[in-house]
Amino acid sequence: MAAQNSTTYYQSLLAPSSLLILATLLAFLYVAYLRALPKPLAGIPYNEDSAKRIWGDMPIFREMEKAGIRPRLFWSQLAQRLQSPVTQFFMGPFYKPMVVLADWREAQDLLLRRSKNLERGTINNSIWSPVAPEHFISMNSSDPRYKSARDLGRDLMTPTFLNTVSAPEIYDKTSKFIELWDFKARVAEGRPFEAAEDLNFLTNDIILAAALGLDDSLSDTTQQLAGLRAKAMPKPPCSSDACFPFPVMQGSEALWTSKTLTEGVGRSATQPSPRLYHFFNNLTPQVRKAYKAKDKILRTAINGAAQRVEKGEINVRNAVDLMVSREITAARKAGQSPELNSLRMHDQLFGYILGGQDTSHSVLTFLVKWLGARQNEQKALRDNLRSMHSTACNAGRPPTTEEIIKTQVPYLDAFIEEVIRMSAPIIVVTTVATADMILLGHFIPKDTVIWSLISGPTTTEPGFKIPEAERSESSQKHNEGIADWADSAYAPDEFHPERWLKKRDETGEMSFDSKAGPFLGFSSGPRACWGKRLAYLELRIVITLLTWNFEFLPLPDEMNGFEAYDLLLAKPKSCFVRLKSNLKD
Ligand code: HEM
Repeated sequence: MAAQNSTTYYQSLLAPSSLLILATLLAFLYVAYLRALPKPLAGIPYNEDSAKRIWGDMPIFREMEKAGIRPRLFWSQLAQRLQSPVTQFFMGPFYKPMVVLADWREAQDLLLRRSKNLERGTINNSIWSPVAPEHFISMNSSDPRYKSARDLGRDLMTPTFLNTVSAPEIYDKTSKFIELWDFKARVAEGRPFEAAEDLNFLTNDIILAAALGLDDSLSDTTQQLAGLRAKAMPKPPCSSDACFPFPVMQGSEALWTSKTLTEGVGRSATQPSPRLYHFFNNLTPQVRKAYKAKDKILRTAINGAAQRVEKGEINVRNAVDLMVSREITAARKAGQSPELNSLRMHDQLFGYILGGQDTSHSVLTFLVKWLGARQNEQKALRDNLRSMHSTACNAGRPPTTEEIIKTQVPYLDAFIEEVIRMSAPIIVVTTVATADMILLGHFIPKDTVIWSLISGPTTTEPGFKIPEAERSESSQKHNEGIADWADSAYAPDEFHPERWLKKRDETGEMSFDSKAGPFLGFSSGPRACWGKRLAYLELRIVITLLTWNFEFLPLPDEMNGFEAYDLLLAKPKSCFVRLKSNLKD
């Protein structure tokens, strides 16, 4: 009976109608497979093997990860392997090919002068929008909300606001940090110690103070120092090269909140679907707790500022003061009540904190490593600072905020530019072509995602020789200066702040030349870094005070590596300092 049943079953499978269904299914699957395979753009080099699989280049990213190589080096390696400034890669099934542009001059031209044919695009937006949907960072420029979202933060990056409001806060928080490292330098007695978390405390203090105002009792640096002073310090290790094991103190809720949410944005950036990643990540208890904490922190700051405005006590000391008083004034004029705790307001403030914290932390962690690794350049930096701030030097004190703002120290600017060039916190920016275009002689159809490299060929590695006629018209019109550091006196992969200096006149005096050669550290064009001025101001103040007060002594070889890892931004895998304090007892 059973045998008869199974025969009937197989017979029914072989029936003409079942065979037809099976054949249709197989044909459907085959067509779906063919459709899912990458469809390379004509004439643009790509990995041949990747074009034969539906997952395209994705397995290469995973292999790099497994081998301990930064996946974000994929794009410059692709350009080098295929020996072309324009290449394409495949993100997986049904994705259109994406184009990689690995030439500084053309990338700058595209972002700056051809931006009317570009949009930020869904890759960027889907990384940011689940965390800050009403911040302009997660919007296309053509989004009807974009202009008003951007207007909300206008004035925060004006020289007046930066110099009179942000700078004193940065100076104050950095001075507290100097006290912390002075304490550590003395206790460690010339031994190295871990610096990354301390710098997290500093950059978080600075951005919170600039954004919301930060009482000393809430400063992570102050808390850390008070905690260390109250504790018995561990016995120093015998070897003077061993790391001094300072107890690790827990950071504040605000720091934890911004770290947790930044991590989510960073991790989403490496997922095939950032939105899907955020959807599940936002459901986890940790992340839900972080959103609640963020809401509480912002509400407290906004309501505090609103009360001061209502009482007529406002004396603008940070971003929230300015934004709240402007909203209240505008609402009064319109005869409406102000919407202070709107998502728009919260996102704008939180975007300021997220945008400003991790970026500065990334640069400072690399910077302290360069100071230790390059003793001659460190000495040149200190000598330049002392000679340009001669009044402060003669008075035996550090320069004041005002002196730092007003005094041009070309070597300091050159040092900062060189650290950002070499460390490239952000390696690549993505945009979408909103019209068909030609890129270095290649046809790029509308809607193609273009990845412009900030680091790699021409900027930190030798680039490709490109016939002038292949460049865009606007690029040809702006053919000034060095377009590939390989054509300069300084190799592209070496650290030389001097590359950014030029003789001002016959006296031989030097000036900083930001156009000396390839640099896209803050991107370019209408969607370049919004916080660039604040970033430079912060870096100038922090580096001046650190270099003035400490000598960064050389580290043992095993602590000196510059290998990096990426989350939202690039950070060094290890970050130690060995300090000699110049502060008097
Ligand atoms: C040295 C530190 C910094 C570096 C190297 C840096 C770099 C960049 C880069 C390369 C972009 C373009 C990203 C893209 O298109 O995908 C960008 C955008 C942005 N940055 Fe920065 N940044 C720094 C500091 C800051 C600070 C301090 C703030 C704010 C307080 C900030 C806020 C922003 C915002 C809001 C955007 C998005 C602009 C837009 O969508 O139009 N950044 N930054």
